[in-house]
Formats: sequence, C-alpha cells, structure tokens
Amino acid sequence: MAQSSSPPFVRIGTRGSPLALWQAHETQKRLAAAHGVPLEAIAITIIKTSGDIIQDRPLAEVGGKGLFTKEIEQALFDNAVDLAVHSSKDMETNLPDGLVLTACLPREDVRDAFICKRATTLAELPAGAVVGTASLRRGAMVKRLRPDIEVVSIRGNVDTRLRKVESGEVDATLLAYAGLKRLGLADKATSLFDIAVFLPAVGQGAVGIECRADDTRTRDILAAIDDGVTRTALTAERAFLRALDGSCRTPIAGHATVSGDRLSLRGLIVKTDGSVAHETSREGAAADAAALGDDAGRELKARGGPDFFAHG
Ligand SMILES: NCc1[nH]cc(CCC(=O)O)c1CC(=O)O
Repeated sequence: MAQSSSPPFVRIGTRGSPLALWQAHETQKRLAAAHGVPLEAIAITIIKTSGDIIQDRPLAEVGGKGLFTKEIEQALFDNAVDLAVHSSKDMETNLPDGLVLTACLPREDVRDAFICKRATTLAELPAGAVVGTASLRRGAMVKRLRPDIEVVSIRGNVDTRLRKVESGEVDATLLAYAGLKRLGLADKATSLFDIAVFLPAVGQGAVGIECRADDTRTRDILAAIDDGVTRTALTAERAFLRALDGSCRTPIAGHATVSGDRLSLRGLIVKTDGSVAHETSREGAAADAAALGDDAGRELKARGGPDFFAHG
C-alpha cells in the first residue's frame, strides 16, 4: 500500500508495556471510528519512561507515580505528540500546568483479582503465606484482612508478576482485573475481591487521556470518544486524592459510581501495616463530583491526623 505523506490526523503518545499498548490501540480504534479516518492516520509513538527503566526498586522509593508519565508529558509540551493515553491510576494527582485530563474510555471492571495456586481466596491462605505486591494499598489491605500474612514487594509488569506466583516465589499476588481482562488473561484470576471489602485504587480500570490545555483541536477530537460517566467518577476520585494530598507512601483507596445524575463515592485510608483504617462515603449530585471528593478527602485527612500520613 502506498504510504501517504500527509501528516497524521492526530498523534498518540504511550508507554510500551503490553497494557499501555492495548490502551493506545483502543484509543486509536475509537478515534478512527468516531472521525471516519483510517487507523493509519492516527500515529502511535512509544515513549520510554523512568518507570519503565527503573525496575529494581519500589515505586514509592524512587519518586512515585509521575515516573510513568513525565517523559510522555514532556512529549506533549514539545508538540511531539497531541495526546497521551494513560492508566488513570498511574496519573499524578496534580497534572503539570498546561496539561488536562480531557477524556476517558469507558471503565473496565474495577475489582482487584486474587491470583494464587494454593487457595481460592485470601481468607483461605494458610497462616504465614507470602503475598507479593508492589502496591502499598494492596499490601496494607491484605494486612488489615489477614495480619498473619507476610507481604513482600514485587515489581514488574503483569506477566512478570504472574510468573512469580507460577514459580512459587510468592504464594499469591493481587492485580487489577481490568488489566488482566485487557491483556486476555482474565482466566489467570483465581477469584475477585468484592469492592465492599477491598476498595480499588483511585482511577483503577479507567483509561485517561491527557492533552495540552490550549490545544482546542485535540480537545474537540477527544470529546467524540469521551465517556462522561467514567470521567465524572474519576473527577470525584481524583478530587478525593488531591484533598488527602497523599504521598505515594500513604495507602489510599477510592471509588465512585455514577447513576443518572447521582454520584456515590467511598474512600479509605489505611496504615501500611493494616493496623488503622478510616473510611467514609458521600452521596450527591454528579454535577458536584469534585466537591464531594474534596469533602470526603478533607474528612479523612482530619481523622487520620498528620501522624497518619507521616508514618504511612
Ligand atoms: N500500576 C500499574 C497498573 N496501572 C494500571 C493497571 C491495571 C489497569 C487499570 O487499573 O486500568 C496496573 C496493573 C495492576 O494494578 O494490576
């Protein structure tokens, strides 16, 4: 086929992990369909981030979430790409000035999956079993439910983590069911946690699309594929996170659902060792998503006190 020399319709920046590529291709497909352009007209540029390069240390230690987005955001500022596709869970609470989270893809299942060869559920794991996770939230919540279980830090992409369970390096791990489904690995989930007992991370299962705030052309292009329900839920969850001002060292969980013009939000903070947790919820108008999230976050911040955040 002859290569067209015309510039692309729009340019996507993404990480190169299998999950990131799924997200970028899904965005590409939806944009092509919405605007009646061929897939090839939507360029995908893979950008390596510090988070991809540093694999041997826990994320919280090396500087947290921004590690997976910084280089891609720089490409936006440099006008090398027009939009960046992220797992919204990995997006910084406060985006750099000049960038906005403009659109979301429809949210996938938000639940955490339990992956284990020795037991069907966390409750059935024998005392002293080892759970490997890179997530402070998952580790803290496992400790809260099962103080007798040992939590160790493991990193790497989804495949690496699954292999560590397969090889017996750890007895079990927890992964976002959304990621497993998107990678065609849903059958790797031994069971799923009920969100009533295991609250997901803010943004879990939602793909967020970021662009330059002043780039009205790209914003218009993205409006055609935006899932408003997901974006409203994310607005509440991210306002909750922002109000808590949590560093990456504070285990925080938050989840909002939108039904018609109503929004429900649950939020939780928990000590890393699982010893203390504070939970709250809000119900209100979906139009007040940001205020509801902010209010819930402020409440938990006050209840936890400075001590809570200082010690994680
Ligand atoms: N931190 C890595 C990450 N970022 C998003 C997902 C899963 C997909 C999603 O939540 O959208 C994962 C893997 C995991 O937590 O198992």
